[in-house]
Formats: sequence, structure tokens, C-alpha cells
Amino acid sequence: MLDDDETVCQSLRYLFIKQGWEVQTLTNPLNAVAFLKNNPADLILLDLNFRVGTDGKEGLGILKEIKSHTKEVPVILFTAWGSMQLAIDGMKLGAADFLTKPWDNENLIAAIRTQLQLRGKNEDRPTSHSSLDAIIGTSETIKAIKEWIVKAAPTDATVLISGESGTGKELVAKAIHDLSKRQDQAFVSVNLGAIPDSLFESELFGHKKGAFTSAVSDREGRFKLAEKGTLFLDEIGDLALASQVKLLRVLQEKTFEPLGGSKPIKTDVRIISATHKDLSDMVVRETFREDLFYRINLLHIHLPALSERREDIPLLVNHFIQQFNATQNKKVKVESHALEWLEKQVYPGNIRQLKNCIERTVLLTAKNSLGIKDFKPHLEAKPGGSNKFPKVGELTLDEMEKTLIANALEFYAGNITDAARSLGITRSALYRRIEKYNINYDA
Ligand SMILES: Nc1ncnc2c1ncn2[C@@H]1O[C@H](COP(=O)(O)OP(=O)(O)OP(=O)(O)O)[C@@H](O)[C@H]1O
Repeated sequence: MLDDDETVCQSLRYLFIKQGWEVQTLTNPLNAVAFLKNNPADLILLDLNFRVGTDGKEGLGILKEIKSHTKEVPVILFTAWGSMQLAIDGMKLGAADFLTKPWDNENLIAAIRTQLQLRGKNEDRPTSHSSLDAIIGTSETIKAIKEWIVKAAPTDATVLISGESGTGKELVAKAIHDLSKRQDQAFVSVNLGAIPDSLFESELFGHKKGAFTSAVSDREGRFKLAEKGTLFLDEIGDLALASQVKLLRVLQEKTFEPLGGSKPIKTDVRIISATHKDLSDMVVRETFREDLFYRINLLHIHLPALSERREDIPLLVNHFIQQFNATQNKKVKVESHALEWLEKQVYPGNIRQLKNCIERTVLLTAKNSLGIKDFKPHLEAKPGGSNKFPKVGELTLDEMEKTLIANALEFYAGNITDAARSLGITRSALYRRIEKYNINYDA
């Protein structure tokens, strides 16, 4: 512990010893590196606002030195209230977490415990792995993701899951919860993209009867519902800036106030967030708060698009076939050439799209053996074999129309009726365009 305030050191020393931790304190921060050489630590608590410096820059300098001396040892920063930018700068230099003074003992202990667990100290390894089994895939990426989940789950660290739509972000969030010590408590999911800004506080923090005109009774918010459990904040990149401030305050202070309520309520929830957007880019463009970004992002995992792990497709197809056979009381099998074909297709909607396709095919078929033709109508054709919309200036409208039609015709092997239906036009309208653009296709 590095803090030039003797009283702070003393009270924290007492608090930590009660947790059974061995504590060493240093009140002259300028000797930090030499001190750490002789007294190796599992974790460092560093106050950035030393009295020797006025703006905390000295603290950042010491952090830099510590990090170059011992990269792996997590450093938790203390900053004075109101010096959030200092904390952010510290996170950029490699700090593991930050807390503001005056601190709350419980929050401080939780933050330390999380970091110790993440570094393999005091680990509570999960016993049941059934939620991991629900994540189908044997590719190297999926194996690494599962190992990461096992490591991250027992901690209370905030987690940010990024990845395209349908890549399994919610499934991973649920697995983390199921393998955590909160597994017997609620897992509450909230889609922030679907909540209008005006309802954000009421939805998340709840309201008291009469707080606003339509509040005819008390209502509990998601934080209350998730108490002692996990709150999954889906589509966090869609949160308006005004709501981001409100969320940050709750995550910092671990208390919230229902609308119309008179006193703050303590909250103990683990926050897992997900987004398909590039949050660091949003931070640069100032559409996402940097302090909130660091708060929700102690741990980060990126889920690959299905196209980046095609080798998992046959396994997924067979898994979904089994699942829908069971729910629809069928005995359907997939022919091997259809499995190969499915492996090569483009899935902009990722696993969700593949799953939907299998579900519709199993539901609508009267056969027991499914071939390519059975799946085709249920897998929507996508332009250009890519899930990226062309950028402005890349294609003219005519070129885009031509490409889209050619792709639909290729996808439906020249079947005009199916291609026209997928494009939302009549057969004669499709014929007119084929002629206009002089498109060759195999009928
Ligand atoms: N590896 C997997 N194994 C089995 N099923 C999966 C896997 N990944 C995703 N799924 C299934 O695909 C569907 C979509 O997954 P999920 O809702 O977790 O995706 P998401 O990334 O959260 O999507 P969105 O961003 O659109 O909310 C779900 O039905 C889920 O059960």
C-alpha cells in the first residue's frame, strides 16, 4: 500500500489484516520501486494524490515506474473525488482498477478480492461446468473463450462482451453468472437499446408511486431485481450520454435512488455488459464516456463472427437438429453434402441466423433426411457474400442492384421464383432487371 497519509495507511492496514491479508505500507512514494524489489507484493494499492504533488502527476509517474518494474502485479488506484481524468490516465498506463476517496470499505475489499482472484490468488474454482457445455464449439477460439469464462466467473469484475449480433454474447454472460458464486441469485437481462432515454431511470432504478404522472404504484427497477445476482446490460453502446452519467454514478457509488425516493439504496450486483459496437471508437468520437468505458470493462472478451470459426458449423447444425427434433418430436438428419454446404454459407446474423434456419427447416419439412434444397429457402441471401454494407462512394445504386440480383440468382441456383421472392419483387420485375443489367445466370 502506497499512501503518504499515515492515518489512511493505519486504518486500511487494520481493515486488510481482518481479511487475513498481509500488509506492507510505504508512506514515501518516491521509494516505491526499491521498496517493491525488497518486498514483492501480490497487489499494490496506490494513492495518486500525494501531498508532495498537487495534481497527481507524480502519482502517475510512480505508477509508470512500478509497471515497468512489475508488469503482472495488479495496481489499484486511489484518487481524490473529482479527479476522474487522473484515474482514466492511470488505467491507460496499465492500472487494474480505480476507486475514489472517500472510499467504501466493502467496495474496496471487493475490488481487491476481484484482482487477487483474477491473478490466481484465493481462487474459488467453479465446480459445475454445465453452462459451458451449452456453448457449442471445439474451435481453438471457443476453447479459449471457455477457459477464459472459468477464470473470470468467480470474480466480481465487470465484464464487457463485444461481438456481432447473434454471436452468443448473452449465452456467455449467462455462463459467467452460472459459474459464479452468484449462481443461485437472479440473472437479470436488460436491453438498453430498447429503453427510451426518458424511461432509463425508472427501468433501472425503479420509481415510487406518484414520482411522475403515470407512476400509479411503486415499481422495482432492474438493479433491485438483480440484487446479489448479475445484471446483464445488453447493447450498452446504445445508451444516451445523459443516461451514461446516471449509470456511472451508480457503478461508482454502488447505491441508487428510485425516482421519487428519498434515500439511496445500497446495491450489490455484478455488471456484465455487451455491445456489437466499437466502444473504444465511440470514446474517441466522444459518444461514449471514457470513465464509464473503464468502469464496465475490467475484463473484456470478444466473440468471433461465425465466419471466423466455420469449423464449428457442423457441430452447431447437429446440435440444433437434435434440439428441434426433441421439441418437435421429429427424427430428422442432415445429409453430409448439405452439412458441407451449410459450412460455406454467409451468416451475417451469426449463430442466431443459423439456428433460425435449422428451426424453420425442421419445422416445415416432412422428410427425415435434409438436403441443400431443404435449407436454402430458409437462409436469406445476402449481398456480396459479406455482412458489410458498402461504404458511401463504393458502389452506385445501379451497381448495388446488379450485385444483389446476381447474388440472389447464384444463391437460388437460377431459380427465378425464389430469387424474386427474396428480393421482394415480382418475377417479371426480376426478368426486366436481368435484361437491363445483362446478368448471366445458370437456370
Ligand atoms: N456457441 C453456441 N452454442 C450454441 N448456441 C449458441 C451459441 N452461440 C449462440 N447460440 C445461440 O444463438 C442465439 C443467439 O445468441 P445470443 O442471444 O447469446 O447472441 P447475442 O450475441 O447476445 O445477440 P444480440 O447481440 O443480437 O443480442 C441464442 O439462441 C443462443 O442460444
